[in-house]
Amino acid sequence: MEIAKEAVAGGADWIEIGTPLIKSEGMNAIRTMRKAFPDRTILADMKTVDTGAMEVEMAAKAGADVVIVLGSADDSTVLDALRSAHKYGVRLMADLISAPDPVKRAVELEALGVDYVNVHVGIDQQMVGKDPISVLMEISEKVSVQLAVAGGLDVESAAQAVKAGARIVIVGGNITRSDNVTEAAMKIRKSVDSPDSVNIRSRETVDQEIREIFKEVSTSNISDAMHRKGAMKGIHPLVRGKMVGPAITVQSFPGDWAKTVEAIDLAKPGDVIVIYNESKDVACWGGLATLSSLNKGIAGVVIEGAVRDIDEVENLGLPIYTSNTVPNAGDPKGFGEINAEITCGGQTVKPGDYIIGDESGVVVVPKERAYELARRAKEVNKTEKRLFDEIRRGGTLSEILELKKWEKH
Ligand SMILES: O=C([C@H](O)CO)[C@H](O)[C@H](O)COP(=O)(O)O
Repeated sequence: MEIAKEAVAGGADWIEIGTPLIKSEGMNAIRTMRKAFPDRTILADMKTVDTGAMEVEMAAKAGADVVIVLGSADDSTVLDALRSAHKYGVRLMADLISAPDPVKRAVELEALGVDYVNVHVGIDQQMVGKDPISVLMEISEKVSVQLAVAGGLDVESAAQAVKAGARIVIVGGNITRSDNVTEAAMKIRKSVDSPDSVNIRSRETVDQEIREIFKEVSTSNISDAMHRKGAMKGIHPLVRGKMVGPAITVQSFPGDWAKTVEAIDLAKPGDVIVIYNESKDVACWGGLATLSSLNKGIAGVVIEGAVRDIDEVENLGLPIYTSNTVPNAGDPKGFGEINAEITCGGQTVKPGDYIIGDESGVVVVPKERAYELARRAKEVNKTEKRLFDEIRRGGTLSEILELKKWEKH
């Protein structure tokens, strides 16, 4: 309710009651919003896939103005939903989320008579890099039904969507999870009203985007995004500083520091050297290796094993995370492997996996899922910022999360 009020203050014309809210609170979510916002258009995202007439009737009677049916539902469901919509004086929007051929289906849905077609890329799809704009462009050339668009839209993509022919721009997370909802809504409003004034930046490479996001979020956000996995055990910051980069791995043996130091020469700028060395009592890393790493532009070092020359490495400032410190070193004998799969801090680390370190510790993100987990961590980060803001205004975490209500039964 608070978020809706703030979004309306920022210029939102419609309020979408999202599917998760409907699943949580049922038709009461619609009734409550209707009562609080009598002059706004209420969109009920029912995502109906069967019993079209019944679900439209429920939403209409609760106070919705527009009801969403799944575009990929059977024609019989769409048609009966339409009959019900006409009977109860509401409009029907068909949502193309996950439609196998969205362009073809949009044409069919227009012929069936829906009031709007929503070109929608779902939240999980966004996390793996999909966005709705290119499909929207294709569809807007083929149909004249009013088009809505949804799927991770921000100031830039909202402007692109309007230019591509969208009449309704549905924005979720970039408003609702902002720490200043009113301001976020105002910015979207401005971009929708004057899309030509928005500067569209060229996209970074995927690798740049991953690094940027991991720099913004915390290891705690990432671990949450990984369903509480990925954190190294027993590895703590020795020289503090945010560390982000792909791993170059080293498997080494007690008292042997040859491979740990040779890895510096193989590493590329921005890499993180991750070392497993069995010994807590003989150091495999020290001041000279740290200075060499700085010369190579290495982003940081993680060591299950021991580090020495602590005064020196602290002054050098390269982020180092380790399990132990000890004064004595061994000899460079040359046993071990560089860039093999290793275990460090109880986590499997493969070359190229993303390694992120901060004050809470170190997490390992498998390279195959780096983009997705970066995006999911950013969503976690947005939610936390919003919660932070709500707690700052008064109240406690358990009140705001309604912990008692959501405890497992
Ligand atoms: O419909 C939505 C989603 O499927 C969950 O129900 C969202 O409201 C819609 O995607 C807009 O949200 P963002 O993608 O976060 O902008």
